[in-house]
Order: sequence, then structure tokens, then C-alpha cells
Amino acid sequence: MADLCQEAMDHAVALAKKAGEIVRDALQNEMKIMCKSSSVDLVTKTDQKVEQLIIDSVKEKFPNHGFIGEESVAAGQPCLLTDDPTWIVDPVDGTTNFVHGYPFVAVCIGFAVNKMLEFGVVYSCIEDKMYTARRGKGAFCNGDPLQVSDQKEINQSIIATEFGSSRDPEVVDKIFSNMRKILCLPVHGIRGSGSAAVNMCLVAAGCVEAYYEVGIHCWDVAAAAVIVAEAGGVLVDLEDGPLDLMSRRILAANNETIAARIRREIEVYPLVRDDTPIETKQ
Ligand SMILES: O=P(O)(O)OC[C@@]1(O)O[C@H](CO)[C@@H](O)[C@@H]1O
Ligand SMILES: [Mg+2]
Repeated sequence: MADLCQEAMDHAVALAKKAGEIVRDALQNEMKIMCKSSSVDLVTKTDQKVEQLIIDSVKEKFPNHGFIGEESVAAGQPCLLTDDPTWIVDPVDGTTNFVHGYPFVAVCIGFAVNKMLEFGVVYSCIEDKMYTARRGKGAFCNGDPLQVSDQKEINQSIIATEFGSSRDPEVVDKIFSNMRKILCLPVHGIRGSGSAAVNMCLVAAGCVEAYYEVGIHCWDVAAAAVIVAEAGGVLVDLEDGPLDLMSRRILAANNETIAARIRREIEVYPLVRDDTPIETKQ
């Protein structure tokens, strides 16, 4: 198993590099932008092309492995994590950034065996930062080790979060209400890169103390979760207990103290789990 994980991880890094080149090239050309669930949930030909490249390559090299990908699920494939070795992929995390040339766009490749995340590769390809981590072996950015911040005081912290892709005024009110509570703790600031994965890598790098969001999907966070954990951080469900990849909620923090303080403030709201069977999703 150890060798399989290393072989898969080396392949993931090579794929992420290739995908990053495609993303950077696409920025130079006119894009075809389409909408998914709403007018602000964007997808481009590049998202689809990169996901297909990764699927084809994984199928050829590891024919027995499972695959969960953002664009495959959007096209009706199931989002089920089994005990099989499974690749969990977001071909372009930060599609809205990509469309606007806002420079935080990440290719995310996570890998789980027996439902446990074994490695994560997040390539922030416009910045050319390759974040990698394998369970038990540390987290790195372009080969340099990563370590979370040692800050324990919430009022000395920066917290990352996002405004999300819902424009339902009730949901927007909840997002603003949560942000207001965090801001008034007070904290030094709130930031958001527009990519869940990049936000989590910033936790791993010690640039922000925590990142939280309600509304994420498993492919946004699977790869980066390994990077945060291996940099010494903690991953919890915003509601209760440890991270549940399919719950649509995440809190990644530098330590338990900061995590507990944030969790106390945030009000969660129900969302359809990622692993809800397709027939009952609508
Ligand atoms: O659709 P994409 O570009 O992969 O997802 C980007 C994003 O909207 O996804 C998360 C919420 O799902 C946010 O953290 C992040 O901003
Ligand atoms: Mg994403």
C-alpha cells in the first residue's frame, strides 16, 4: 500500500503540473463560460478538459481506482466514497477567479484508501506554488516544509472564509451574520482567496490562523485537508466532531483553541450532503 500511495502521489504531482500549464495557457485565450446550478456557479471548457485529462490518465495507470470529480458529479456521476482507492479531484478550484484572471486558481487532487485521506496535491498554478502532503510525512510548498501558526489568541488572528456561490438573500444574511460575529471578536482581519483549497494552504503555511466555510464540496477540500493536517493543523466539522468530507462544512485551524473559539460563533445551516443519492438530490 505504501508504494501504491507514493506511485499515485508522484503521478498526481505530474498531472497537476500538466493541468496547471493548461490553465495558464487558457488564460491567454478567449474562454467559453457556462453556468451550472446558478448564474454565479461557473464552469469553463478548461475545467472539463483538465478533469478529463486526469480521469483518462488515472484510468490508464490505475484501472481499479475510483474517481470523484467536480465536473463528473455535475454531469450526473455519483459522489460516493467507498473503501477502494479513490481520487477526489477539483480540476479548477476558483473557477470564478480563473474567469476574471484573479490569481488564485488551484488544481486539487486528493487520494483516499479505506475512506482515509492518504495524500493531497494542490497546485496554485498562477502563483506556481505546488503544495503537497502525504499522511505521516509532512506538508510542503515547492519542497519547503510547512508549519501552521502557533497563535492561540483569536484577537491576534486572521480568519479566511468565502461569500459562497448562493445569492439567496437568506443564505447571504447567514454568511454575513457569521462573518460579523467573527470580525467583532475581534480578529485582526477576514480574508478570502476565492479558492477553498488555497485558503486551506494558507492555514498550512501559517499565513492565516483558520479557514471556515459552509457550502464547500468534498473536491474543494479533500487534497488540502491532508496539507493542513500534515502542517500541524486541525480539521473539524463546523457543527460537531471531526471533518466529515461529505457534510459541506469545514473548519481548518492552526490548533484546537482557535478551532473551538470559531466553532462557538458559527451558526451552520442545512445543505444537501455530497453523498446524497442522485435520485434524491433535487
Ligand atoms: O467551483 P470552484 O471554482 O471549484 O469552487 C470555488 C469555491 O466557490 O468553492 C467553494 C465553495 O464550494 C469556495 O470556497 C470557493 O470559493
Ligand atoms: Mg472548488
